Amino acid sequence: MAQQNTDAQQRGRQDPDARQRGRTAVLIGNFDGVHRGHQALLRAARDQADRLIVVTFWPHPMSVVRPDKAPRLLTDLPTRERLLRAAGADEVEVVGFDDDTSEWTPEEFVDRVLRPLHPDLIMVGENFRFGHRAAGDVGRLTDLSRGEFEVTGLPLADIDGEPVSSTRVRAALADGDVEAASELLGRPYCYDGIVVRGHQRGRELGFPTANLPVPDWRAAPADGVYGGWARRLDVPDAPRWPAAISVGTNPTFDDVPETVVEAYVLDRDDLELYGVPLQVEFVERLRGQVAFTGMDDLIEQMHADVRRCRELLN
Ligand SMILES: Cc1cc2nc3c(=O)[nH]c(=O)nc-3n(C[C@H](O)[C@H](O)[C@H](O)COP(=O)(O)O)c2cc1C
Ligand SMILES: Nc1ncnc2c1ncn2[C@@H]1O[C@H](COP(=O)(O)OP(=O)(O)O)[C@@H](O)[C@H]1O
Repeated sequence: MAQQNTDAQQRGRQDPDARQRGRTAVLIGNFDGVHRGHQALLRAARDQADRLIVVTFWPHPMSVVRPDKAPRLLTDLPTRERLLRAAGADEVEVVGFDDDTSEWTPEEFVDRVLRPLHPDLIMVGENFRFGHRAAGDVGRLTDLSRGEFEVTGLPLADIDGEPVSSTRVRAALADGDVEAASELLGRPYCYDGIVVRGHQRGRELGFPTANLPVPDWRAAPADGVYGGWARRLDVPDAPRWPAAISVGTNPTFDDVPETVVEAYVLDRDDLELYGVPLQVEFVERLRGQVAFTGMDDLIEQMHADVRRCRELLN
């Protein structure tokens, strides 16, 4: 205790605003998806500090170090920042990850990123690794603290006996199991983007769809048809519209090379959504994609999908 006071006093001298700010906790990690494990970490840190700073990396370190092994991400950076703040972060520090950053030793990382934040406490998931070739872990971080800040490695929260992880959310999505993904995230699984033009076929079929691209760094649910909701992100308190959502390459046609997420808003044909930021929320998977031989079969199936969506969402 006496040791801690001495350290705190010393830090107070180096950082004159320290007393005013109270106790500062710093959390470090990728926080992809800000799932229930991350949320538990933020809660634990909030319980022990007056101020919580979250340090996160963008782009994902793996996309720089091992691009062939880089995971598809659950959200973009603005969404990650918004979710971190909603989960209790006062500030989000984004470390721009590049070839240069990837060469930093654990010591350089602590000196360049962590010490300038004047932490009293640093919390990480117990499996956290950092610095060049992932040489740093909780033990190394404790050594590097030189007694200036506490270091805690916390176990990640479990659901059904398995730790919650971004990898597990991605696996649930790859199975089309949007309900499991939502359970792990602690909120409905959503996909968002700016509505782009497609092949202008939707209106012809009687089901205009707002198309969201799926860039190669983004995770999306498995190809298939889902029931859910759509909501404009550019309008405050925008209503949630019931929607039938298709994910895939429209296998009935051979002119869609890349996966799209498309939402048909039920019972509306008056929407103008090109260029609009839109969020789709997935509730339940209805079926897989089918390569129909004729348009009529596709249209008949889409009517059936819409009927099921209505039952699901009512
Ligand atoms: C509820 C629903 C179900 C769909 N099911 C299929 C399907 O089984 N097979 C398929 O090729 N396309 C399917 N689609 C995608 C349509 O082919 C696509 O929306 C249509 O071709 C319009 O494309 P466009 O936005 O490029 O104009 C479905 C779309 C919706 C909204
Ligand atoms: N009910 C609706 N659901 C989704 N988009 C709609 C709806 N009504 C009108 N739209 C508008 O029509 C566009 C979709 O029409 P569609 O013929 O499928 O064209 P595209 O091939 O460009 O997606 C959407 O991007 C949106 O602007």
